[in-house]
Amino acid sequence: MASAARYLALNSGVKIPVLGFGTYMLKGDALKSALDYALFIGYRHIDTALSYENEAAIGDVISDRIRSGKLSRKDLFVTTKVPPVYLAYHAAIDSAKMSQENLKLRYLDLLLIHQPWGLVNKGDGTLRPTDSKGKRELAVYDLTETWHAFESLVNRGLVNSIGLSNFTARQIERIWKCATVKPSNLQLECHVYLQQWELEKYCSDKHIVMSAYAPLGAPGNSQRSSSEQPLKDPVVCRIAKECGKSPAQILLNFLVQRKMAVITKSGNHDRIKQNLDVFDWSITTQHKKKIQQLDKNIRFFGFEWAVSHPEFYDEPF
Ligand SMILES: NC(=O)C1=CN([C@@H]2O[C@H](COP(=O)(O)OP(=O)(O)OC[C@H]3O[C@@H](n4cnc5c(N)ncnc54)[C@H](OP(=O)(O)O)[C@@H]3O)[C@@H](O)[C@H]2O)C=CC1
Ligand SMILES: O=C1CO[C@H](CO)[C@@H](O)[C@@H]1O
Repeated sequence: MASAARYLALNSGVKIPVLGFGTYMLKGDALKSALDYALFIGYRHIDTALSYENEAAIGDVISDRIRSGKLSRKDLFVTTKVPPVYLAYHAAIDSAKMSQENLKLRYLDLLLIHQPWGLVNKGDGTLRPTDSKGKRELAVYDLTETWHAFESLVNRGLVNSIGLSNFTARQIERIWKCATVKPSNLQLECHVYLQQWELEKYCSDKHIVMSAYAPLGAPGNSQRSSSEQPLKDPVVCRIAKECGKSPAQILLNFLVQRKMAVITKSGNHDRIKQNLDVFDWSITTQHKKKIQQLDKNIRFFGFEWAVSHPEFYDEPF
């Protein structure tokens, strides 16, 4: 198998760097140090969300690098997401503008609807509204209206590409039918235990690029819905030994060979560097077949608070 592409073309005409630097759970100085190092060694795609509450720190790192001439804005690709409390038309526009301000960017490269399951907008900036019993307050929004808000941001030049996250094929189809600007990206959980072949087929037919989140199985997240560990899987570890690579590199290589973007997070400089070395070599066809047999429909992000929402995984894929 040939080495893998470092960029993929979006249907918006823009190129997305395949390897994205994930920032969920990274904040403050730890975030700044990790991100600055990642940009230094060549990462060009940053993934964040309004709800990660770290956009301002990311904006500081980006503007320092641009101001000092170490980075050019046009070489950078920044993705952020509109949270479920802001899915009404005007709220979605305001959310994108807030992100833009936090990130100190004149335009966003990619804006995603973070999740299709809405939450009540209390009007006071609360991102995770709860009722008196501590239960998350769900709300249903017309997602085609959210999409039209996203289209207006593209038409005004504030956002280059727009897409979806955690949507099923049926939900994407609903957006696709109403869209004048088509979704160019689907960000979804994807790794060896949740390989997402059906959605991949659907997206590739529509020229929607997929971005895999939790590609290593999100081992650092204490709220994972399963204790399984792709990084410790015996098959993955054996292949790693045979290739002279780490288990993490095998997990990432398997995904980049499938021509999807991959978003992985590390706060550790050695692991940040290690995760970048996944392009110029390849697992073999035999390895790929072995890894395909590991698929077992395990989600690490269960979104338990949303299970009773009518939009919650309205079909198996
Ligand atoms: N759209 C959505 O709903 C979601 C989007 N995301 C995005 O995707 C990104 C990636 O997902 P994430 O949950 O972070 O999961 P990952 O699968 O990337 O796992 C990250 C964890 O793996 C560890 N790690 C990183 N590199 C290595 C390595 N080489 N060897 C061993 N361990 C390693 C990290 O620890 P350490 O930091 O110590 O290196 C960290 O704890 C997020 O940061 C976020 O940007 C995530 C979840 C949902
Ligand atoms: O991006 C994300 C990271 O994890 C969060 C907590 O489950 C999610 O809300 C979100 O989708």
